Amino acid sequence: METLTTIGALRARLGPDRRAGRTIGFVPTMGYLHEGHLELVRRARERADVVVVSIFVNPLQFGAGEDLERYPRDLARDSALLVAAGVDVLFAPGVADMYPEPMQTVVDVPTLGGRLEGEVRPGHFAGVATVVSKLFNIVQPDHAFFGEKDYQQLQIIRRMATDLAMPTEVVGVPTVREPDGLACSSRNVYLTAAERAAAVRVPQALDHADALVRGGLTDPAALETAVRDFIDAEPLATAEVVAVRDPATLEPVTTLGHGPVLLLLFVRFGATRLLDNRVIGGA
Ligand SMILES: Nc1ncnc2c1ncn2[C@@H]1O[C@H](COP(=O)(O)OP(=O)(O)OP(=O)(O)O)[C@@H](O)[C@H]1O
Ligand SMILES: CC(C)(CO)[C@@H](O)C(=O)[O-]
Ligand code: BAL
Repeated sequence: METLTTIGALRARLGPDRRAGRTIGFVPTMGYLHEGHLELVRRARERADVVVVSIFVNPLQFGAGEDLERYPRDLARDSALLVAAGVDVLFAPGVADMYPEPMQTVVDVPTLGGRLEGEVRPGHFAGVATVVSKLFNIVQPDHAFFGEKDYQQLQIIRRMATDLAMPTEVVGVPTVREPDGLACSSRNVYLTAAERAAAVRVPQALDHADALVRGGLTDPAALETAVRDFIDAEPLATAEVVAVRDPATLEPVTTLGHGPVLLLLFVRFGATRLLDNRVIGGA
């Protein structure tokens, strides 16, 4: 695996592959890798001749007072995992490599990006869309892989790629979970032992919702209330967002039982926000 830190070096490395007709698979990350990231890499390895992973903790997507400074980082460990996973190129730029000048250009998907996590983290998704479009321009991938755990992010990137006619296929990958069901996430490391034990409440809330819908519940508001109560019954958990939405548009739905709906959760344990979701009520 080659590790490159500048845009020029990466372009020089990938140019011959592209000219030779080799396909490029791309996995953008913020590092501190876990099994979820490695599953994205496996999907990329299956689909593409050359696999590129980026590790970049993008300041544009962090708001004031968020965890930009303390976001977990371990490039040596990440590199070893990526070598073992058969990655060809690691792109690990510094902030000055990615943003030599303050960015004047912003890519925003304001309707999809303004709701749900966008309400809790104003400007977050413009920061994500801007860095992902810049990374796409740098890597020029044929396929790019994103986790369904960050469901809203995946929908926003799909929409951005469609709206801007980007020649990259955006591929969603199902959420990888710990043995007790908690979604793998770099931020799980922030949890105390007690919070980590309590965090199983999040996937259990998805199961609970699934059971309620299978049992005939038809009112989305009643489902949101039931799930919120289920989460808040765990003393260490605070349900921040419990939303039943259309899986494609993220618009509220008026009834359950007529096709799939998305249940999206943000649950706080102390200062740590965990995300999870499930599409329920499908065939
Ligand atoms: N459990 C998971 N299963 C599948 N994909 C995942 C999982 N967790 C993260 N990803 C995906 O990995 C990519 C990089 O995500 P990122 O580096 O932010 O990791 P993260 O664990 O989501 O971090 P954070 O804890 O900050 O949310 C994103 O496409 C994200 O959706
Ligand atoms: C897509 C991404 C790498 C952009 O910084 C980030 O939002 C993430 O890790 O999900
Ligand atoms: N959604 C993953 C990246 C972030 O939380 O900033």
